[in-house]
Amino acid sequence: MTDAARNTIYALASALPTRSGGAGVAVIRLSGPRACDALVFLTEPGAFARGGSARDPALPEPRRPVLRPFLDPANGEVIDRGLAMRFAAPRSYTGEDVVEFHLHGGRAVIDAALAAIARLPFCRLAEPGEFTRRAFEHGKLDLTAAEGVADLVGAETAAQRRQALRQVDGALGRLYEAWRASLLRALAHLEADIDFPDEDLPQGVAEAVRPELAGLRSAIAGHLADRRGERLRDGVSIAIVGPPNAGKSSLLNLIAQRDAAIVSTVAGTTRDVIDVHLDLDGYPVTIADTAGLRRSHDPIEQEGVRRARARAETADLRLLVVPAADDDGQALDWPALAHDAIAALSTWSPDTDLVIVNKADLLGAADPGPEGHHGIASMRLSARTGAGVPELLGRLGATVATLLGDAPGANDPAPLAASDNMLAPPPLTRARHREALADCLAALDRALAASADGVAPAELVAEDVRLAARALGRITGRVGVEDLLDVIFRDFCIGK
Ligand SMILES: Nc1nc2c(c(=O)[nH]1)N(C=O)[C@@H](CNc1ccc(C(=O)N[C@@H](CCC(=O)O)C(=O)O)cc1)CN2
Ligand SMILES: Nc1nc2c(ncn2[C@@H]2O[C@H](COP(=O)(O)OP(=O)(O)OP(=O)(O)O)[C@@H](O)[C@H]2O)c(=O)[nH]1
Ligand SMILES: [Mg+2]
Repeated sequence: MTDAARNTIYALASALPTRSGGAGVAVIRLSGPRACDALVFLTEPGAFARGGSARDPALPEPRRPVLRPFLDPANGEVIDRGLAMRFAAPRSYTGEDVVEFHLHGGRAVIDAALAAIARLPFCRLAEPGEFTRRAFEHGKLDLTAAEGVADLVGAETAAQRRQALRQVDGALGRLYEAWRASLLRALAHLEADIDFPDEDLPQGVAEAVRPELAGLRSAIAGHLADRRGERLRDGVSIAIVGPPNAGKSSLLNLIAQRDAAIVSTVAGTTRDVIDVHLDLDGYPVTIADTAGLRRSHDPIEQEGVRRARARAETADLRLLVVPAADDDGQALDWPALAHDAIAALSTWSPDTDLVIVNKADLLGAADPGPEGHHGIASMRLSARTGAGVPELLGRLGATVATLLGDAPGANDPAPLAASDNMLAPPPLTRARHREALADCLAALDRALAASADGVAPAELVAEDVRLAARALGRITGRVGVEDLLDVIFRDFCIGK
């Protein structure tokens, strides 16, 4: 679409006010060829009624906020008095003329201001992600950076924020573009061979580009094998499992610091998987409480146990809760309980998973012996008194950091200037990229296989190299992505 034919779009850029009240200030943003006309009509008494086009002298200088009345163009009523600011194309977020109004953040102000803008016939409400989509279309950012913007808005922990900002800054896009450039170089060699087969090019061009293709293949395979970026974006999943009545729900509630799950003396209380989202030392974590594992004739409990097992299997880390003592304070053989439970689970990773010996308070003076039994890592605690829980959280934080590839403490208040993670190449962060990279890898494998025998025509190899490059180009948006854009931007929030 030509720029002049575009609508001028608008939306509330700040959060919607909630029932409990708004924020102090709300930001309404407009972008498009007539954003400056809107600024005049909404701030100059009588300008809209005069019907004339906006006069330039009324415009503030770009990037200098000015205090103005915000008017209803229909009747001239002053809705609020706030700051107006404009960015002149192409030096703006979207690359178009952008106008912002910083108004008071109440529900009535926002409603009236949005209704006033809607009265301007050349303005329409923006779709989710449309500002950022326009920024992409004007070359302000590549698709991975645009997706990074959505991740940055959604980031709930420090580590997620760092990963998203790095992507907004273009680190991931540059990595994929560098890989694509290397494929395009190989392609140029192959095409030279196709176009001028009789000239003095070295024998076996397909052979000659193999090292470059092979190097790229291994870099992409390594990148695909690394799940840390996606894990950080989605949150690390921890499953609490164990026999009924062990205190799993009590432990979850203690960690969540609220009554997320029902606790009772009845064995078999929990049936559904109950997820609690936490910020653990700056890392996003989802902890799931699950039904106690046992045989049952109750079909509902059976389903609960099935769900518990399924979650234990897919979780990044398992906490197996077993009781240290029965209700009378009699010490139980917890290593035997733990071994039985681990044997019954299909997944147990000794490096990350942990046995929690709960109800330590019931043991009184009786000591259950040293921690660490038969090679299973264990910690003793009491979900009733809270004893041992800070130690558990400390240990979990360190394990989660390791799972995400950080050195312990990387999220401490004064982190190292650049953690190891910041120096390493940026990780894969989303399924869309993973799928395209898998396509790229498959095409590279075909190209390598075809060039291996030394007799494959360059055309054949070139076609797969071209497909591999195209797959990478679709990640950054450099080639053929028109069909992707609706899908990518619809997950954004409105106003972004
Ligand atoms: N008030 C307000 N705050 C905001 C935004 C906004 O749109 N409005 N942003 C929106 O997401 C983020 C900031 N992102 C922005 C990115 C680029 C430009 C911009 O004007 N870019 C020009 C000029 C660059 C320069 O002066 O160096 C350009 O790229 O040409 C503005 C905001 C967060 N804070
Ligand atoms: N003394 C003592 N009692 C505890 C402790 N933790 C939990 N309990 C009690 O043990 C009982 C079972 O606790 P829950 O947290 O419901 O146990 P659960 O593992 O979730 O049980 P199911 O959901 O049935 O599998 C409740 O009466 C709790 O109050 C503890 O550390 N010490
Ligand atoms: Mg429970």
